[in-house]
Amino acid sequence: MNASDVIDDTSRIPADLAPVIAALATVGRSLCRTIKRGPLGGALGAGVGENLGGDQQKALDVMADEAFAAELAATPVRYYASEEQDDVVEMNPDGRFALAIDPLDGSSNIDVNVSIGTIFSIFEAKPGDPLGSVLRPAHEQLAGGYIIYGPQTFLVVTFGAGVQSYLLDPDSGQWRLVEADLKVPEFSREFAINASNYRHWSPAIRAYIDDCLAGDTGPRDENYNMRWVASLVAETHRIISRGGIFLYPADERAGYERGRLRMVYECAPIAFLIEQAGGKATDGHDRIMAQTATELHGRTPFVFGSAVKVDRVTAYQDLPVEEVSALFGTRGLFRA
Ligand SMILES: O=P(O)(O)OC[C@H]1O[C@](O)(COP(=O)(O)O)[C@@H](O)[C@@H]1O
Ligand SMILES: [Mg+2]
Ligand SMILES: [Mg+2]
Repeated sequence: MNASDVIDDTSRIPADLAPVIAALATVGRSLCRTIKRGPLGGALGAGVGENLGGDQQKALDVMADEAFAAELAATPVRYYASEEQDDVVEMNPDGRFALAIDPLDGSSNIDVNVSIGTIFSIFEAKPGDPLGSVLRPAHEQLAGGYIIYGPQTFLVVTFGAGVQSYLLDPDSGQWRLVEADLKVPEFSREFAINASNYRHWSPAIRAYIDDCLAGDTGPRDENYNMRWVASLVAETHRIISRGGIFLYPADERAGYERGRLRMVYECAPIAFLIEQAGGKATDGHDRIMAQTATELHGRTPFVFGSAVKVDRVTAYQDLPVEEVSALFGTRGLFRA
């Protein structure tokens, strides 16, 4: 399969990566069909087991993983690292690349007809070192991207020179370039966080959200809107389209000491995209792109979106604890 068989304009795709992107685009197109058929194609959201990360696997998680693995085996991908596999799998021994993937992101939304996605990250393979090929600084990624299966199906990708988006044309089955240089809008009054975890957050995260919730009666002096889709791809697509901020911080629940999201196949590729689109992505304080995963399924707190907003979260983390623990009315900094 050539990239030009599935994508109308391949001019921004590096030639050596084109077969890998073509494979992702081909499987994405067929998953789009499967998802659209929903229960007509079987119980896609049925529980079928548990992955090493401790998450329940749904039928579609496993189906997507198998479909990507099968198609990528015929490309120059040497190492395949998936959320759904315990270890990195060796594919093509002559391949140049290592690919990390969350085959199906937002699985809790499969049965409720809400947007879900696929997230991927590509590195140069280190021959003979499957794990070392993906446990490396996030800034060494060659490509990072996602496919969103929503009312429209998009492939959004960066190769380190801006962000391109391709829309799957339902009539022709071709992916068509619609944006050659996507940018995160700077201004927005939206934040995304799972507010049910409020009582488990650190004082700094609570203070940041308290100040958003206080709206024009608080130090920010303007009203905010909140969104939480529980699909990282959907939150990313909204933020790339109209700005805002996403937070999945560490919290005090057992197992959430480093938040929920996985560094290798969720946060690193989204951070790469967001930075290439002019936004910022941190662990709440430090740039994700400067960090190195230490475990295949390891987690990291994750904050990304419009640059000024992400910087503001970092500033809250730097405040003395007495300052963030005080009610906003008695807090000195950030008062309007
Ligand atoms: O249910 P929570 O705690 O709000 O978590 C939602 C997050 O979990 C995820 O669904 C995790 O992804 P998976 O579905 O790939 O496990 C993210 O897409 C989303 O941001
Ligand atoms: Mg995920
Ligand atoms: Mg997943």
